[in-house]
Amino acid sequence: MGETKRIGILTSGGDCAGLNAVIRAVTHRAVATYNWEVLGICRATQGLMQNPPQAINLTLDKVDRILTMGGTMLGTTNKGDPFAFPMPDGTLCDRSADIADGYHQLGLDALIGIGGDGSLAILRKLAQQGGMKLVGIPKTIDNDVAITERSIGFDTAVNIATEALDRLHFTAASHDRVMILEVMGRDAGHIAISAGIAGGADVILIPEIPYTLNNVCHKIKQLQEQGRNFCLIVVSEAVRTASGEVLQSNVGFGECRLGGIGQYLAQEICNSIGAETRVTVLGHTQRGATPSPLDRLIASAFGVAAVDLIANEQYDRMVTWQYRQVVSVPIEETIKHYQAVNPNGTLVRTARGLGICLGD
Ligand SMILES: Nc1ncnc2c1ncn2[C@@H]1O[C@H](COP(=O)(O)OP(=O)(O)OP(=O)(O)O)[C@@H](O)[C@H]1O
Ligand SMILES: O=P(O)(O)OC[C@H]1O[C@](O)(CO)[C@@H](O)[C@@H]1O
Ligand SMILES: [Mg+2]
Repeated sequence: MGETKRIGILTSGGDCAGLNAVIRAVTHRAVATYNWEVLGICRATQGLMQNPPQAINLTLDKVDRILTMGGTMLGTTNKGDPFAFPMPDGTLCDRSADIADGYHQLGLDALIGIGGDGSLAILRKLAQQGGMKLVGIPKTIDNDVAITERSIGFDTAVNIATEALDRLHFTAASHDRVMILEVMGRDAGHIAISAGIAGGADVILIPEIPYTLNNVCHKIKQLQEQGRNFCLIVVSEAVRTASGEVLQSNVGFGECRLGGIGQYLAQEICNSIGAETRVTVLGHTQRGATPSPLDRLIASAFGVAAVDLIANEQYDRMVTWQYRQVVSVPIEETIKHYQAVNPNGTLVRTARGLGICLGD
């Protein structure tokens, strides 16, 4: 066994199911196998920014009952780029040096950063600049982190969206309605295409495939002609309006909240063919849940592998799921690309093969 280490762990970006499972796995591997100390950093990089830095000592008993818990026991944030951090007086300030100070003040030998595309990009920049030894673990319901086939939280989100479709199916059929389900996913349509296929949707609209309202209305009418009295539509939050607009509310500091495309489509469909239409916006129910068995598994495998990378002094790498195993890749490689849905990939071809309308 190598020398004793003190490692930090933080969760960053939007929360998702499985974060506590990965905190548990990291703590278990580090404490029980290597006899290291684990500090859980509070509220992502914001905990390192404080003086003194905000962290809690993670012991086996502290993580014993958290495997099935949603959210993150450490807290997280998806706001406030540390290189342009919003200050109370309305100005933006570079707080990156404070974060490196926090890391060194805590006496950390390495840091495990659990985050999505945004967090991993920022953590890497911080690590390079501040002399921090970083290992990344991908998590995000959006599944938009490149190179890894799986990210913690995605499977649970797909389960929730699929269950919503299963429920909407019956009420739609009872009322002869068009039901629109608006799901999250940022600029990628992974949740929509996966849940749409699994939940038997008739129309799936994703940002990667431009659609026309005409095609959507044609599909609804075609179903009616075939004797189907209802239609299930899944739309991803970043899908554009007919005039090319992404619907969002601007809440300041460059932060934009996506939402509204479901309502927009409902109005347009009603105006165009008079179909009675209702909208369900799933929102944060996709994030706040008991993790699925698959997410618990991925989280556990990633947690153990991340600690082993540190034991082998392999830094600046992210654990990934590839071809049924966990391997690691340079973080630099994963943040170079955005992992959108492949418009010619298996899921899109599957949807087309099932007669699902993708709007094009
Ligand atoms: N390109 C970037 N460079 C540096 N920082 C970024 C960048 N993009 C986003 N950030 C910062 O990273 C943090 C999280 O970003 P984002 O909302 O994309 O979450 P994420 O880590 O991708 O997780 P998720 O998408 O699942 O919420 C925010 O604090 C944001 O300011
Ligand atoms: O929690 P917030 O700030 O509303 O963020 C919502 C966004 O975060 C995600 O849930 C994860 O990135 C996106 O799918 C969604 O657009
Ligand atoms: Mg992201």
